[in-house]
Parts: sequence; structure tokens; C-alpha cells
Amino acid sequence: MDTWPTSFASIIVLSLGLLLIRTLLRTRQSTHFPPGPPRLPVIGNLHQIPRTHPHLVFTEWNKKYGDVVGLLVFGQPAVVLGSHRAVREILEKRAATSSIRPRLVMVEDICQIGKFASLNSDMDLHKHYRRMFAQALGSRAAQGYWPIQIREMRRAVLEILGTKNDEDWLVSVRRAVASITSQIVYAYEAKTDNDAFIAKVTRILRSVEKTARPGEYVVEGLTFLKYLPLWFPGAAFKREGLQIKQDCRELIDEPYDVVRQKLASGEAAPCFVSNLLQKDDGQIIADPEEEERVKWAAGVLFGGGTDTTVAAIQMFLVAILLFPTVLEKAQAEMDSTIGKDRLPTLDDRETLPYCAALVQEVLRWNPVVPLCIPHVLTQDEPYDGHVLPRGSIVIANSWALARDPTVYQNPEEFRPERFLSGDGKTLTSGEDGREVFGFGRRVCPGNYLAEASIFAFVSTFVWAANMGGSAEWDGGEPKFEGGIVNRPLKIPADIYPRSAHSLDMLRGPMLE
Ligand code: HEM
Repeated sequence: MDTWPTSFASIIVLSLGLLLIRTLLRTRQSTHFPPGPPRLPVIGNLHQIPRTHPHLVFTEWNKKYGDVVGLLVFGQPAVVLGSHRAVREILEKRAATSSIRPRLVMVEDICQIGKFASLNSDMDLHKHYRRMFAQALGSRAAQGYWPIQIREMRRAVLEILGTKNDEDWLVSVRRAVASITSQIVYAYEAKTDNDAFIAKVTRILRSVEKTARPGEYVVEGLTFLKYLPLWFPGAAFKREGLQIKQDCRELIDEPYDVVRQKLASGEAAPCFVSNLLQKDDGQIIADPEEEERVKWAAGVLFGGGTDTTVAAIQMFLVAILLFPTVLEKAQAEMDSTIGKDRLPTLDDRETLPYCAALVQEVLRWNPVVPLCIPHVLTQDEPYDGHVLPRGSIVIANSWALARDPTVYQNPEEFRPERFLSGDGKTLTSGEDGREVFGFGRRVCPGNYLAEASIFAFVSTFVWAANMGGSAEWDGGEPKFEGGIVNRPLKIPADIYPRSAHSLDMLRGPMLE
């Protein structure tokens, strides 16, 4: 009988051999595979895909090879969709076969966190989640959270006016966004910047994001490594995965248990979890399977909603630094519509079309999720004479769509007017700058919430603050991180109150 090390060694040799044969075969895809950049044997296009800002390279390829670009990485086919038409055809019209997520070894086998809605590929379970999200976060339900969003964003703007540096602004905006989510999901308000619950959730969700990041773990390519024992040299990823698994269990159990206990004692405030747990007749659901679904659905909302919304607010600040007339125009609209004696609310959105268009332009101009979270095809799909093979990873290039000059004239210009009707009084329909929220059955369920949070910040800021470049600004565009979420690295600006009166008014509601 083989000793363990020799049998293990033979598994490795065999697996590497099979991998090599598979990838060599797949390096030559069928002639119907969509065109793309030339590939090397075995690794395919891996060497051409940069770790940061891949959307820029993909956009060049979309221009050169067409709106569907074919790539191969270690034999895994992927297609990059670079036009509204391709996205509509493949991710929307054919959503039945293009809505699962890639199967990741770290997510499914090691951390066992595939039940998070954003990572999940069990489409029956996914339907349950989407029903919950529609009930709690749909356009009408989301209006119920407006008072929370306005309160938190006023506090964030007030804090920003009292600090000098963009790292402090980030802390304030992050606390506000996380507190909005925790109040909506668990009726828990984060009162301080270093709230222990928010800090813990943020830490855990960063590690969850890492498990799904392309190229982060070798085990995704060499899947046999998942069988390594925990103690084995090189198995650190398994020990890390085990920790993530335990952390995620705590993340979904602990806040949920608090709400459930409060419900039982009649003290629970309405929130996502309490609404889903309480039936119409007031009885609390006692079905372990349904409870498990509610827990995972609640847990994912922090992950999806925080970094993205914070980055969009940072992007607004970058936009008005580079295009200061936009702030002047928004302030003119604000002064003539709202005046100086009250602060704007979310109910004012209809009467502030320029500010509403400004939010759409922030989302379009520099999409904070430039490449949509990948989908996977469950059958071969024809497109314009090509065949997108079953199992292909589908990446919608939201950046290319948002910068498509045939849809958005002079796309690099930040111009909220592009979303306004001729008389400037209403938002136009049609392409609306929402590419950043994804497509088809996976489209972001938090989009109404996100837009309302961004509007709450933008309108309060426009009403109360002014901004200009700081002494260290060279007049150029700030640099961006270029990861899954694309955020500015530094915002070289000074922010100050519009007037002593606006500062007093803003402080007023905080003291109530
Ligand atoms: C500016 C803010 C936001 C942006 C840019 C954004 C973007 C996205 C994108 C691109 C996707 C993937 C869509 C696809 O696969 O086609 C997504 C999914 C998701 N988002 Fe958001 N999001 C934002 C805010 C939020 C908020 C506030 C929440 C909830 C509180 C949220 C919850 C989710 C969830 C749960 C998913 C997974 C949906 C699924 O897989 O079915 N997001 N988001």
C-alpha cells in the first residue's frame, strides 16, 4: 500500500498532468469562440490581465475585438461584454442561462459561505433571497428608510465640516453608511466611529470579499490543493478559510439572535430581520430552514452595501473637485427651491432634478464597480455568429458601457444635464447611468437604498458646504485604487461651510 506522502505526490502529479492536457486542449478554442487577444499555451490570457484597473484593458479589447471579447485563463473560457446590446441579449433576455456565479473552491468548500446571496448559485434559494430583498428593499419599502438616511448623512456632512483631511471624511461617511445598513437590517444604530459591531462586521466582510477576488488563491486553479491537511506547509489558505467560516457563522448568528430575542419579548423595532420573522398574525416564524435563509440574507447586506456606497460618495467629491461649476449649479437650484431656512430631505428629490441628475452622473461617470460581479453560462449561447460556450464566465464591462460615446456623448465629461429633459425639469428615461448596479436576475437589490443614501449626502452637502482644491492639489485627476470597488486613493480638497447660518442649521437637527 502507498504511504500517504507517495499517494499524495501521485495525486499532485496526476492532477497537474490532467490540468496541462485540459488547458493545452482548451488553448485552442473552437473557431466560433468570440475573438480576443492572442494567448500563450497553458496560461492563455492570464499574463495580459492586470491586477488593478483591468476594466481599462478590457475596454481597449472591447474597442479592438468587438462587444464580446473571448478570453481563456488556464483553459477556463471567459467573455467580456462591452455594449448595452450584448448585456441586454446575454444577461437580460437569456437570464435563465446566465445567472449563476462561478463556483469558487474557497467560497464553497473551504469557507462554506456559498449561502451569501451574492455568491450563491442555487437558483431556488436565490429566488427566496430575491423575494426577501424585493419585500424589504424595493422602491416603495426603501422609502421607509429615508428618515434614517437623512439623519445619518446630515451627521456625516457635519462631521466632515469639522475635520480637515480626507481620511477623517472617509471615517465619517463609512460610519454613516454602515449605521444606515445596521439600522435597516437589525435596528442597530452605530453611534461612534469605532463602534465594535461595525468594526467586526467590516473586518469579516473584507475577508469574504477576498475569498471571491480573482487570482487571490492558487487553489482556484489547482483545485486538488483543497485536500491538503490543515497542518501541511502551504496550507495557510485552509487555516485562513476555517477562520473565515467561523467568523461568518458569528456574523450571521449573533445580531440575528438579538433581534429574535427582542421579538419574543415584544421589544423589537421594525427592521429587515424582524419583518421577515414576524408573520401577519404576529406569530414568530419557527422554521429552522427559513430562519437560516433570513440570517444569510441579512448578513450579505452589509457586504454589498457599504464599500460601494461609500466609494460613490467619494466619487461625488472627486467630481465636484474637477468640475466646480456643477456644485454652483446645484447650489443655485437648491437656493431657489429649498431656500436657506430648512435642510433638504429625500422628499425633495422630485423638485431638485439637477441634484437627482447629479447623482445619476456620479454613478455613470466613474462606475465604482467597473466590472460587474461575474455570472456563468449554463449552456452554449450564440451571439452574432459566435458561440459563448457553456461554463464561460461572463463579465459585464460596466465601465465600457458607461463610457460608450454612442450612448453618452463626450462620456469623460461630468455633465448631469445629460440626464435632464430639454426644459431641465425632469429626468429623462432610457439609458440612465445605472449600469454600475449590474444586470438581469442578479441586478443589485440595494440600488434604491444606495441612490437614496447618495442623494441624502449630495443634497445635504450642496445645501451646507463648499469645496475647493487643497494646497497639495496639482489640478489633475486623483488616482483610483482600481480594484473590484474603484475608489479614489486621495481627495486633495478643502471642505468648508457655505455660511455660519448653514452650519448652525445643520447642527440644529443633530442636537434634537
Ligand atoms: C453604489 C452602491 C452600490 C453599487 C455600485 C452596487 C453594485 C452591485 C453590483 C454590480 C452587483 C452585482 C450585479 C450582477 O451580478 O449583475 C450587486 C449585487 C448585490 N448588491 Fe449591490 N451595489 C450597491 C449598493 C448596495 C446596497 C446598498 C445593498 C444592500 C444594502 C446591496 C446589496 C447587494 C446584494 C445582496 C447583491 C447580490 C445580488 C445577487 O447576487 O442576486 N448593494 N451590487
